[in-house]
Amino acid sequence: MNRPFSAKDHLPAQLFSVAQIRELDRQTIAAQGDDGFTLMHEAATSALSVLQHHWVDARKITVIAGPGNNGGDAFILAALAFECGIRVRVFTLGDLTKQTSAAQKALNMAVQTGISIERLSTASDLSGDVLVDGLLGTGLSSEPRDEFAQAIAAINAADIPVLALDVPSGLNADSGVVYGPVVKADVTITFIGVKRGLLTASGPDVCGALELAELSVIDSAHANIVADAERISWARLHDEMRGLAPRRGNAHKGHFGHVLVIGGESGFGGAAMMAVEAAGRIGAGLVSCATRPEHVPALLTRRPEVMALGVNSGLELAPAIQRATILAIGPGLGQTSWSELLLQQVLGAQQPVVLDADALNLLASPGWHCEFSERVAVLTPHPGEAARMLGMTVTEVQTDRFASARLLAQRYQAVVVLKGQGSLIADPSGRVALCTDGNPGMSCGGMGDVLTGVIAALLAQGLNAWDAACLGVCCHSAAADVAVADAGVRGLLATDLMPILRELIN
Ligand SMILES: NC(=O)C1=CN([C@@H]2O[C@H](COP(=O)(O)OP(=O)(O)OC[C@H]3O[C@@H](n4cnc5c(N)ncnc54)[C@H](OP(=O)(O)O)[C@@H]3O)[C@@H](O)[C@H]2O)[C@H](O)CC1
Ligand SMILES: [K+]
Repeated sequence: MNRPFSAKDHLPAQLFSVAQIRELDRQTIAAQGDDGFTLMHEAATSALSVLQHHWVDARKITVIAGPGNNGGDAFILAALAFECGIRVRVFTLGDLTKQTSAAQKALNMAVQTGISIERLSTASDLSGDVLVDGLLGTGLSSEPRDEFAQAIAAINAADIPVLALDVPSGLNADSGVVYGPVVKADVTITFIGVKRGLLTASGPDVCGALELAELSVIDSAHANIVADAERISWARLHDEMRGLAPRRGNAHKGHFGHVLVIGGESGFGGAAMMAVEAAGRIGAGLVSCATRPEHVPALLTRRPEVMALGVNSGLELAPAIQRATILAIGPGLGQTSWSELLLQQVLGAQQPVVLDADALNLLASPGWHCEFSERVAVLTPHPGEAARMLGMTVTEVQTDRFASARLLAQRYQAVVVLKGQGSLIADPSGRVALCTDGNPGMSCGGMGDVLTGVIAALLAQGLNAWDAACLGVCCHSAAADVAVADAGVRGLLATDLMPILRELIN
């Protein structure tokens, strides 16, 4: 099996907010005592080498330069490219009278080389081997204004490879949200640090291959800037061996915990089954399942290893809870009075608990609020469940996924996994990790149930809530990456992951 390699593993772990990057930039420029032109020149130099690395024989490039320092980067890149024999055309946009002094110097540098510099118009011929997007960077403040929106549409319509400088124009580099038109880049060279929005929400869809040029800025620690989030992936965690200890010969099943999965309201028995199977495949010593009696025969047929208990009321659940070391409630739980009785039993227990799906929807409903400061807990909402739990719309949750994940972890005093592209793990202290594994094939029924079982099994084997959530999310997503590597994204089924989970965790 090809070991999954997250396409982002060449990047450092630190992820910064835009404000942090701009502060680093400001402090560096102040230390350098110039207007930022030195840093801009360094950015452009590294951008040109990235261009020549990806498009070795580029002979003709078109550069789109905006009115800010992102445009400044583009002007210098144009001048440098021209000086090494590449044919260059530059199109500018926006009010150049607002340029910073560094950007003005950059424009003059391009003018002095004799490059043709024209205002971008609908008639502009955007041709060449590579198109450089220097329109908007971290200064984007809202939906691109009309002439910028038109320019972005023209860039995408030009149908030639695009190198985006710092950020694909139109993408909010802080949240990964796009408000409207956005450049779809083949390669993005980002400067100083990886902005957190490049790796979550829509960021990965529009960045293409992501490169980092750290430039000679002051060290973030020196500027007492602590990275806003950390990037994790299966490959990275695997290398750091933040995984499970190897198994000793005289082990027995009691060493590896006993997971009790609670769920499977009438008609949703499959969800509980998938969580059960995933927990077994990740190595829980024992797995039990409390579900509607009608699902027990099917469950035992599929997985005779599981201890299946048909329950009609919460009271029947009590003995099963007593025997378990880890509880996982939610897969197919439903929101009926049966569901509520079971949730009440679980909330009254002490074991570490994973709450997913309808357990979260119930928690979000009035009269249910509770918090887990005295208990090991992992909550695994998708944006819709997160929205209900926060009393927000999904759009609001997605507008700043980092804030939403932190808010949930704070409010519930638990480790929270906010699923989606670039899944986030947050803990009550505000710590956030971003997983760069995974693919769109995962948005299919059952994937969440599998993740619930994975995380529960890692808790059962002794990992703390943070490590179980991080390792579980990466293992689950990496398994999906392996599954689609051969057969493609469409038609991935949650149960396809089962054998791969076992291989990865070993
Ligand atoms: N900070 C760094 O790490 C480095 C930054 N460099 C490069 O500089 C940009 C950031 O430059 P900045 O000038 O702050 O901002 P931008 O160039 O991204 O854009 C600002 C201009 O764009 C206009 N703008 C903003 N939002 C919109 C919009 N929605 N529609 C249209 N136009 C917009 C804005 O005008 P306003 O009137 O809106 O203020 C500005 O004119 C960074 O991305 C790097 O590429 C350094 O060169 C290297 C280090
Ligand atoms: K850009």
